[in-house]
This record gives sequence, structure tokens and C-alpha cells, in this order.
Amino acid sequence: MTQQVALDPLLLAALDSFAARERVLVALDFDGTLAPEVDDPELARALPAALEAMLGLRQLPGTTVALVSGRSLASLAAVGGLPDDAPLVGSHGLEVRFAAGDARPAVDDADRARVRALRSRLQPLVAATEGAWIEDKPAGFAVHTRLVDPAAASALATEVRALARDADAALTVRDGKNVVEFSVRDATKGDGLRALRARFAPDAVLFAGDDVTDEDALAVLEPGDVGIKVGPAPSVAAHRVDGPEAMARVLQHLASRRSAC
Ligand SMILES: O=P(O)(O)OC[C@H]1O[C@H](O[C@H]2O[C@H](CO)[C@@H](O)[C@H](O)[C@H]2O)[C@H](O)[C@@H](O)[C@@H]1O
Repeated sequence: MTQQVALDPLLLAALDSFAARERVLVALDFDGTLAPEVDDPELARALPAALEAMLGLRQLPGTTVALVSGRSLASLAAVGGLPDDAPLVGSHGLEVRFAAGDARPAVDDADRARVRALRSRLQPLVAATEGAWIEDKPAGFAVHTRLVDPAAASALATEVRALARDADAALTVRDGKNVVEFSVRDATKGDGLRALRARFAPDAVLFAGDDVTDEDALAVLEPGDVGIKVGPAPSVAAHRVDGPEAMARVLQHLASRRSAC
């Protein structure tokens, strides 16, 4: 199926140049980029072709494959499909794991107290909205509205944003796909990608993502890097693909070219 997706010639040329670099970092958003969207985040998985290509790339010399997600590190590790030693960035850049077991606590007791206080203020509103639910993360939580009637979802998003601002003016608030996220820390995926670049010292980085928060990572790419927007939304990325199936095709092409170098 993914073999039939045609990729733009300019993207193919960029992938071929990237594949020939000695040390590369392939850093990928998860939901909406590798994994099609589903109602239950715990059931999201990368498309098999994408996972196979990532696992193949990991075996090649000078090649680091990392996931960079808004999910908590624990959630990303659970659904990501990569081995335990794969680098992961969770919580939109806040939680960083370079290798198995080296993740440091991302929050302290004061952060946890702020999260608890905020959650207790917002929880009754969420509980009163059919289909809405809260996903907990180390530095905050996400209010999911995917299964909520659209008008009610919009009203809930407005209400929880206003209540949260009133409760804690220093919060970071992010809008995602059918989700509003609150964090007591303000890291971004750009911070996460910078940390990966500093640790693995690649000659070039490829980053792909579909959502607004992925723009922070795309914005810190450098000359010679490859940025790919997944989907139709506005982006600073130089390249674009339609969705996860086309992204799987990108990874297959890259794995094939790099293994031939
Ligand atoms: O940065 P990402 O890897 O793209 O993660 C962003 C958020 O993804 C998850 O929520 C989204 O995907 C769910 C599964 O497809 C979907 O049900 C939900 O509507 C989407 O918003 C995840 O649950 C969040 O924690 C991530 O921040």
C-alpha cells in the first residue's frame, strides 16, 4: 500500500542527499505523523511500514532514530514500538531520554503541587462534559475532546482555558488536535530537538511532524537538514507529505537509500 504513494521529486532529492551524510539524526513526531489518529491514545501505533523502516534505519552505521512527542515519556515508550535504548523526547520537549534508563525527573514537588491544584479546578468541568477526559502527564495534563460534540468541545476548550488562566497565570497552554494541554513547564519540541542534536552530533537532522507544536522543532532546523510537514496545515517546513502513509513511504525510501550508501 505505502509503496504506491508517490513522493515529490524535491523531497526525494533532499532524502537522497540526507541519506549520504555520515552521521544523521532522524527525529519523528508520533501521533498523526507515524501513527494515524485514533480515539484512544493508548491504542495508537506507528504504521507497520513506518516502524519497519525505523527499525531498519537504527541498524545502519551513523544513524540515530528518535521520537519527539507531546506524550509523556512513559506513554511514548509504551506505544512507540522502538527498543528500550531508543532516544525519546516526551512532554513537548520537557522529558528527554537519550538511552535506556537515563531519563531524569522532569518535575519537582512544587510542580506536582501546581498540577494537582489546577487539575482539581478543571476536573469538574471536564467530568460534566460527555466524552471529555483528562490524560495526566508529569508536568500537567491534556483535556481530550475528540469524542465530544463539536459545539460542546469548543465551549469546554474555552472554559478550561479561561479557568486555567485564572487559576495559574504562568501556565503553558497548547492547542492540539481535539485536545487542550496545560503544563507548568514551558519546554518545546525545539528544545527537545536541540538536546538530541547536542547529544548525537549529527551532520544532518530530519524532522517530520503534523501538529502546531511540531513547528517549534521545524523552526530550529539548520541548512542541510530536512523538515517535513505531515498534512495540509501551514508550516515553516520545506517539504510536505499528505499523511502517515506517505510518511511511511518517506522512511522506506530513506532506509533503502541509506542502506545502499
Ligand atoms: O506530539 P505527538 O506525538 O503528535 O502527540 C500529540 C498528542 O497526541 C495524542 O493525542 C492525539 O492523538 C490521539 C491518538 O490518535 C487522539 O485521540 C487525540 O485526539 C490527539 O490529540 C496524545 O494523547 C497527547 O498526549 C499528545 O500530546
